[in-house]
Amino acid sequence: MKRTLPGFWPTAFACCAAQAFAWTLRLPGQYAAMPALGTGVMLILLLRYGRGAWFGAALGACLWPLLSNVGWSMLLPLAALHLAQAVVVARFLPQFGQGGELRVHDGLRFLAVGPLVGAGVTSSLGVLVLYLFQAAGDAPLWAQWLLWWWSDAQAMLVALAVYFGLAYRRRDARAGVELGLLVVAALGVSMLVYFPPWPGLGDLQFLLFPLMVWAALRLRLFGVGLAGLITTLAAAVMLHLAQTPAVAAVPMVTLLVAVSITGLLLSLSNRESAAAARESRLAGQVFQNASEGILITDADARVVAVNPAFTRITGYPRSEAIGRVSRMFGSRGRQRVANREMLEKLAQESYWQGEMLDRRKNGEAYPAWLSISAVRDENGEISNYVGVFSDYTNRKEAEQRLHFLANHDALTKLYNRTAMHESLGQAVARASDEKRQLAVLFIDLDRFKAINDTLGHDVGDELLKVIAQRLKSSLKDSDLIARLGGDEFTVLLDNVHQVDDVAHIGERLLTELCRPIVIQGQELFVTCSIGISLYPGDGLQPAQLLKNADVAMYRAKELGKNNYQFFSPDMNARAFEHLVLENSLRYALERRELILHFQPQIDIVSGELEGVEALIRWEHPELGLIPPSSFIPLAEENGLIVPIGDWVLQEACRMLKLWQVAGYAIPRLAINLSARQFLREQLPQQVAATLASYDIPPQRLELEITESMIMQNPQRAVSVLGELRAMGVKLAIDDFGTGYSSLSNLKHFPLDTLKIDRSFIVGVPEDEDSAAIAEAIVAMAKKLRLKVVAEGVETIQQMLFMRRSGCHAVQGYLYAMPLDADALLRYLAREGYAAAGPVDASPA
Ligand SMILES: Nc1nc2c(ncn2[C@@H]2O[C@H](COP(=O)(O)O[C@H]3[C@@H](O)[C@H](n4cnc5c(=O)[nH]c(N)nc54)O[C@@H]3COP(=O)(O)O)[C@@H](O)[C@H]2O)c(=O)[nH]1
Repeated sequence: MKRTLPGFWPTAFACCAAQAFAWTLRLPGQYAAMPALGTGVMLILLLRYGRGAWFGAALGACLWPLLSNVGWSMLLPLAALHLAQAVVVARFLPQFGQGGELRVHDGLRFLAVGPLVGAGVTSSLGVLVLYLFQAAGDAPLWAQWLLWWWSDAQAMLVALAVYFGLAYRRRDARAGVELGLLVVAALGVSMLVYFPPWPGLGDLQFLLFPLMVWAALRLRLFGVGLAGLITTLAAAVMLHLAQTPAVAAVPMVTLLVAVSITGLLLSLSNRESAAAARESRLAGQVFQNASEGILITDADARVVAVNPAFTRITGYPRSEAIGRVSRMFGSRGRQRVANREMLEKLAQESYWQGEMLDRRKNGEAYPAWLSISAVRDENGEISNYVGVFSDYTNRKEAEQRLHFLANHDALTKLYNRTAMHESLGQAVARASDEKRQLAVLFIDLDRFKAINDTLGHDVGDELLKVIAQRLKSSLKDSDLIARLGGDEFTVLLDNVHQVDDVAHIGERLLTELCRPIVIQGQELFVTCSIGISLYPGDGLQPAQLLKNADVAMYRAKELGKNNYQFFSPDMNARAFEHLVLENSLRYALERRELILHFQPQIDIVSGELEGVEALIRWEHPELGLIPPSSFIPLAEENGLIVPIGDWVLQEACRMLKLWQVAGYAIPRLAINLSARQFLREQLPQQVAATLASYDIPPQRLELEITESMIMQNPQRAVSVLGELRAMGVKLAIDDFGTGYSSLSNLKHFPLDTLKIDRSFIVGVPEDEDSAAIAEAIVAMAKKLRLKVVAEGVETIQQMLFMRRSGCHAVQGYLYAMPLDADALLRYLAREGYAAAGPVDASPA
């Protein structure tokens, strides 16, 4: 990587200083010199700073011819040669040492590019220039040429060994000590070789080899560079001092080059074998510690090595596995075909991976995920196979588990919507081929929401589980049962012979599901509504069959719940009506199509008017008067209940004010709240503001809520009811007895009135159960100091019974049906409850 240049002048100074120093050591009558320090320094700077060092290198290249006083005509070619050599070698040097392992191969390429070709060409051209300009020294040209060549080659070797060696030098604690020793040894050897202290020691140049071998083996490339630098400088000083002629200097410099090349290649080879040993150690550790089983076979699939994981997975110890033909290649039966394909792929692509059924030593079969690589020899023939495999059992189990979760309902373990759609699609395809009938049953629990809201989701969940169990035990294993979500279940009956059979199944399910269920000590009675569609008559597509069964189920609900209905095309028309109704409801408020009717509540003892209950109606321009049961659930579904509820509150208070002004003494007006309205944050403020705007005392307004609305969020209910009660507004619990909550639950809430649901009044006094329940409710309500109102009183017997029971007030057709505003006033006048003038009730 190129670094940022420290500045032009520092590099120029380094190059020039190196050139000047080397020039002082040149041999007599020679242009070139040992050492070619400038060449080495230029090369290092160019390698490190790239083009940024060209300026300094160019100055250094000019300095040498200048100092040599060769004349201006020669200066340019010689300087150009110096610079070109450094630039070209730096450019074409293989980028070895740049982040990978140094290899002998890289060293050889470097030798070829730098010391051999680079220095060889430059010295040849340089000597040619000297010859042409008749500036060569006295020495033979070949000696000058070789001296120049080897000097530059040696400079490159030393420079590059130091430069690249620095990056890979040893960094352990002992390296510093060994480096110091190497410097001392290099100086010592240089003294002995070039400045022998005692005459007659002979030629000791051979000592350079052990020095370089030690440097290469112990201190790597950097050691080689350092030893080379010291010995080269020592040789240069000696040659200069001794004024050695070029011819005599050549062998000495050649030997130095040979020593440096030896050191370089030895250090690289040593490093390469160390790296190879490390790699093989690592490979051995991977083999031993891998969690996957590994086996190596020869070309005939005979096992030659296995790792411990192989033994762990298969149960075969190494001794029993070695020498056997691997089952991976020699399976019998069905797997043989697969194996043949595997061998073919291995022969073509040298790699295969896939699943395979293997057998452990104890005979147990297990799925294995296996990858096999074919190892080829130098001739391209397969010499070995390496198989890596893992026990796939857990993954298979996890896959199966995942598949189960994706297709089943977590609560009931029945199939889910996705699985039902898929199975229905397959069943339809089969039935179409075999010309058979299918039936889809759409089952929805009646009043499940009330159970969930009043008894909590835990009870609701338990109930769903029991229902799922009952569905399973009432149907055949081949019938597919799914829970689509909430309290919706579907059943797919494959192969239906007669429609009567489906009807019987519908009846059986109704009977089974309505048996009492005991959860957490509470006995629950649940019924369900079932819609049935048949293939092919009611639809050819799965989605259509499900939709039509759903429509039929809604019809069953409309018909009073706890029954089953077969789909018929006119049901779709009804569903369409439903849609039209929903759309026009959106504009009912704007078009002032909503009105209030009022039903009196009478004190059962005194016969006085207690109050009236406001009950909403929709005067539809085409469909006539629509009862709340037909549009309130719709409004609750789509959220329109909120603006509708706001309107009811406003309108009821407006009417109350009008009557008051007109002199009608209506003690109290009750209105029904929806769950959404009740849960709205600003309800108490909204009620207070409305009462204030019509100047109505809060005690004259009663708000009716149901048990399930309270139980949905009891904490919030306590606070909302508390706020309303603090304002003085009266609070009534409506439809009591239908919501699965007990009176003891209600004692925590600030209530004034309890309205017994009409379903308990219908049967009294004849039906003993109804009578007992009604009496018990009145008795307990009185203990809680609640006023009791009986709803839906139609007969005198019912009224008398409720009076005997202690009930306070009654509301029902016996006294009056819900009446529009004018009819109410007429009724009040007729019954003597109030007498006043006419009231203009049209909105302001
Ligand atoms: N959120 C709101 N809900 C409202 C509002 N107005 C009504 N409703 C809800 O609709 C339910 C049905 O109301 P409706 O069809 O008006 O039925 C009421 C009476 O007509 C009926 N009733 C009264 N006496 C008799 C009787 O002797 N026999 C008989 N078969 N039916 C009778 O009972 C209903 C009384 O209502 P409630 O006291 O509230 O239970 C109604 O139950 C409300 O839930 C509204 O403005 N907002």
